[in-house]
Amino acid sequence: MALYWRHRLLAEATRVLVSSISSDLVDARLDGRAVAESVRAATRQAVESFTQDADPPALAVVLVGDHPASASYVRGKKKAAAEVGIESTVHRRADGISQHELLELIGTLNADATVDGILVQLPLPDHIDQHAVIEAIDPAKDVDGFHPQNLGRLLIGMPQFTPATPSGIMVLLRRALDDLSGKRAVVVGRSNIVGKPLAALLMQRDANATVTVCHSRTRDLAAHTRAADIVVAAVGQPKLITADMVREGVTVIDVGINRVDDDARERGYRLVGDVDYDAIAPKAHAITPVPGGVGPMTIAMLLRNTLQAAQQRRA
Ligand SMILES: NC(=O)C1=CN([C@@H]2O[C@H](COP(=O)(O)OP(=O)(O)OC[C@H]3O[C@@H](n4cnc5c(N)ncnc54)[C@H](OP(=O)(O)O)[C@@H]3O)[C@@H](O)[C@H]2O)C=CC1
Ligand SMILES: Nc1nc(=O)c2c([nH]1)NC[C@@H]1CN(c3ccc(C(=O)N[C@@H](CCC(=O)O)C(=O)O)cc3)C=[N+]21
Repeated sequence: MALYWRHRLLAEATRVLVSSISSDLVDARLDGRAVAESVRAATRQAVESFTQDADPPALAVVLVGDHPASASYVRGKKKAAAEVGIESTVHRRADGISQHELLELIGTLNADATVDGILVQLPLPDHIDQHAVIEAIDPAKDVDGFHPQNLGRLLIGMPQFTPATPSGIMVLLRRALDDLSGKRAVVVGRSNIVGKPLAALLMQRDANATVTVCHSRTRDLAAHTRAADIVVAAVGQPKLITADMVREGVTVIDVGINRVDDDARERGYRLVGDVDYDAIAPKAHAITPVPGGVGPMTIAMLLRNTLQAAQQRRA
């Protein structure tokens, strides 16, 4: 009898816990738009109280050339910033800007006391050394968290600015799973802006996942993903992850943003991720869609970093 009641109590506690998160986890769909909205709402409130006795946080975005996707991301960031009360200024420069001129612009923004955060939209044109540009940003204004000092701090567990996409992914994972400890996580992709910092966050002591990082030289990718409780795909290849590559109950985070031609759409393309969503959703515990998954979280976390920069610089 006691065992029965213990069981009922546990079931009820689980139900309450799950219902508290079910608004953004309907069936298996992990709704990044909804979670991002709640992160932005909290940021909006914190910005409001910050601006009681200070100027609004100010973000400088540097956009070089006319990469169409970059221009559209920058518009998205600007709009989202305005909605939470963060000021943003876009510094557009022609594709032909020299590395010297770009470094000079960064120097000016570093020295400008009214600028709290600096973001240089990637990718940069081939004639520019991306590492040199990122290293030129004042680490205290590096809201992307891409500066070697900030990535190094993250790796040793003393984060200053955490890159937006990986920290947004951690928020989504914590919504989907109440404990990451001991989970087998496979990260596909090893970029400096997503795969590597995400692997660092997952293996940190406050998460305790067991992490495998896969890339283009990985042999038998499917053998790794099939053994995983968590699969994160950050590659840039539609349907790289198919249903036969994951186990029942898996949690899948799709970072990929790929444009595929679609004449039925006004703009001539649609966005897809790296994951075969429709085939995997029925066997997944949780899975993020594209669009509406990681992308909105990236923007929300960037805004949070910008507020943090303003708070720390002006303290
Ligand atoms: N939603 C969001 O907020 C964001 C989305 N993105 C998107 O995420 C994707 C990845 O971008 P990013 O992190 O910059 O990565 P990169 O484009 O820099 O690198 C891609 C990675 O995928 C690996 N890879 C390529 N082919 C395979 C394969 N067949 N099997 C396994 N691994 C493979 C590469 O391996 P190798 O290192 O060996 O070349 C590399 O590590 C893109 O679609 C991008 O648009 C990126 C940032 C933010
Ligand atoms: N310095 C720098 N910092 C970045 O954070 C950075 C960058 N460079 N270069 C490119 C990548 C990519 N990235 C995205 C951000 C938002 C969406 C996003 O909001 N996506 C929407 C769809 C938007 C649409 O419809 O076009 C979604 O997935 O729902 C996607 C991708 C940030 N990046």
